[in-house]
Amino acid sequence: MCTGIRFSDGSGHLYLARNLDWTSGYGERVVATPTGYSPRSPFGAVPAIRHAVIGMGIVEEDTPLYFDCGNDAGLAVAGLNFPGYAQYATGPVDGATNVAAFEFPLWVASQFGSVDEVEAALQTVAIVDKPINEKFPSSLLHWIIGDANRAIIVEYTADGMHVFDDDVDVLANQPGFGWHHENLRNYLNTSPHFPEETVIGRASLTPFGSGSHMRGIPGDYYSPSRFVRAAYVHAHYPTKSTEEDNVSRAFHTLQQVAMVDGSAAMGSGEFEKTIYTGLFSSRATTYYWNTYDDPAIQSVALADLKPDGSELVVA
Ligand SMILES: C[C@H](CCC(=O)NCCS(=O)(=O)O)[C@H]1CC[C@H]2[C@@H]3[C@H](O)C[C@@H]4C[C@H](O)CC[C@]4(C)[C@H]3C[C@H](O)[C@]12C
Repeated sequence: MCTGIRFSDGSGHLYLARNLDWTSGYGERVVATPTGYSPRSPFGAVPAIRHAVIGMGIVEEDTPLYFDCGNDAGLAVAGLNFPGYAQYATGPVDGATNVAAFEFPLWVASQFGSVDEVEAALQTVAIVDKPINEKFPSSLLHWIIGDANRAIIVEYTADGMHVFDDDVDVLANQPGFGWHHENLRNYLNTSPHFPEETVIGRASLTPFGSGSHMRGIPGDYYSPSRFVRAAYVHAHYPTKSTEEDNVSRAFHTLQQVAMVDGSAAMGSGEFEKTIYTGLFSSRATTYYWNTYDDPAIQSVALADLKPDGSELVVA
């Protein structure tokens, strides 16, 4: 499972963070795509790099395959599993901007500077099942895309492109965003408030402590539960002004939906865990991350990875 969140510091900066939950990693590293790099885009959707990009991914065929990434204009994107729902075009569609599924995050972050720009461009996009090679078939994903002002969700299914305004700034896995959003109506009773003394019969009762009105927020790792829990924690987190406080916010919020080894098996019988938590900050144009085995937060700034060079840089 995976969970993603977007927020701002209230001064025009974006923070977009995600947990990558899986049984094991893919050898992912922080990868920078500089403006002088020549992309190999199967249908020409990424003709050149307009915005330098930094994020987590692997490099295959000299091509960055990003799991999540952000750019020098303050726009970021993350892909989360969406099997059973995602269905890409089987080949290029006439008249459309054909984006191969593997290059979707690169297309977003290298071509656009805001969510409004991406949303407008998506109207003519077909996402195509065109793998980079036989070793890596197309992943079935949906995506959260954010800037300092808002987030959208992109889902490409049997009936084509769906773009949702994500007014809760959260994404999890299956089912679709519309279902998750509607499901939040089941939790309108929850709040951070401390209840008044309550009389039941002749008893005047007070809570054991804080958290009384949070009861009902699901604690398990199931995708609908993580969506609700992330939305609750995220919505009530106070706006923070400094970079340090916002980095702390991202990692603390995603810790609430992080998966611990041994508790939730996949169909294969292997257990899922949070392989890494990654955060893009537009304030510092920096990528922060930690891993299951090393919870210390590491970081690397795009400025330190030759953003105007011509070669991909693996940090
Ligand atoms: C497994 C990852 C998603 C994690 C997640 O959402 N898990 C949910 C589990 S569950 O279903 O809900 O049980 C996804 C996110 C990004 C994906 C990677 C990126 O799309 C980049 C390339 C794309 C290639 O086509 C396949 C390899 C790959 C390297 C992908 C491997 C894998 O599918 C990743 C790493």
